[in-house]
Amino acid sequence: MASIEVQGAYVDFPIFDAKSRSLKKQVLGKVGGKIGTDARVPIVEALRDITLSLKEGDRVALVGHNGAGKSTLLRLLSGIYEPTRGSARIVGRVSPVFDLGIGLDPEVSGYENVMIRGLFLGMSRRQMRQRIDDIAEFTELGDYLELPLRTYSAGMRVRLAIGVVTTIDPEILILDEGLGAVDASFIAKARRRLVDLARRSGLLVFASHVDDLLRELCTTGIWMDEGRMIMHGALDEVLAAYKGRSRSDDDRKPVEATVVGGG
Ligand SMILES: Nc1ncnc2c1ncn2[C@@H]1O[C@H](COP(=O)(O)OP(=O)(O)OP(=O)(O)O)[C@@H](O)[C@H]1O
Repeated sequence: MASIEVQGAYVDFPIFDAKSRSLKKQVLGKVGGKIGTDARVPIVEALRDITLSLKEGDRVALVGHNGAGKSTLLRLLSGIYEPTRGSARIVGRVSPVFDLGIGLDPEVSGYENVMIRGLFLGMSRRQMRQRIDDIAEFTELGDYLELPLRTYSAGMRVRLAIGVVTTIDPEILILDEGLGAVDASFIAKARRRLVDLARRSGLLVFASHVDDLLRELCTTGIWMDEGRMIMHGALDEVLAAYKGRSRSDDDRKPVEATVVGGG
């Protein structure tokens, strides 16, 4: 049974090549994590004190401003980032889907890329061979699948990547929005497959700025702000609270940055 347990987790990014003196004088913008500075190295506190328990069947939407910590949290939940402090325990096979285009090899064919991506997402060669006809039909790429990926347009690459992702059977599916470069009719077609994918995944965490897609795929929500979990509960309540706050945030002026440490 898939599960994720996170206890008091922090993720910090020390920025070794920044000048802490000028950072201290800066103001904090409306978006982004909190920048702390000590005597030597400024630190972006991307996640702060995250405690979270997810189990099989959970379908969780992640919402928040740009830079609120959603992608960092998804990477923590995937086991890609270790917490700087605290703990994260992940039970089950994770299929992380962050940037659809990344990890495709331009020099090998579409078919070969399908196999490689499938293996990366936790499928076996046999499973991928069984799915290849379905992927070919869905992507409508036809003979292009025999050609090297460098001959594809951006939209064709995304079609291929969505085709692969939506055929897998994930225990834990960690999904970051990014349908980007494809045309509207393909998005509508991809959406049905995404909904099916979400339904058959054991546990889903999905970060997106598109409310109706979140409503279609998820039942609960987490609202992130400045690296903290502001709210975790029923999706409708989380979205209503987030939208309410976002509106008043639009009038918010930048505030002075809090400086951690001296020097
Ligand atoms: N590798 C990194 N090095 C330094 N800082 C980082 C790194 N990755 C993320 N951050 C910082 O951590 C904070 C959270 O970033 P994250 O990408 O998790 O936000 P997000 O909520 O996914 O944003 P968006 O909606 O814009 O994708 C931001 O302040 C960002 O600048």
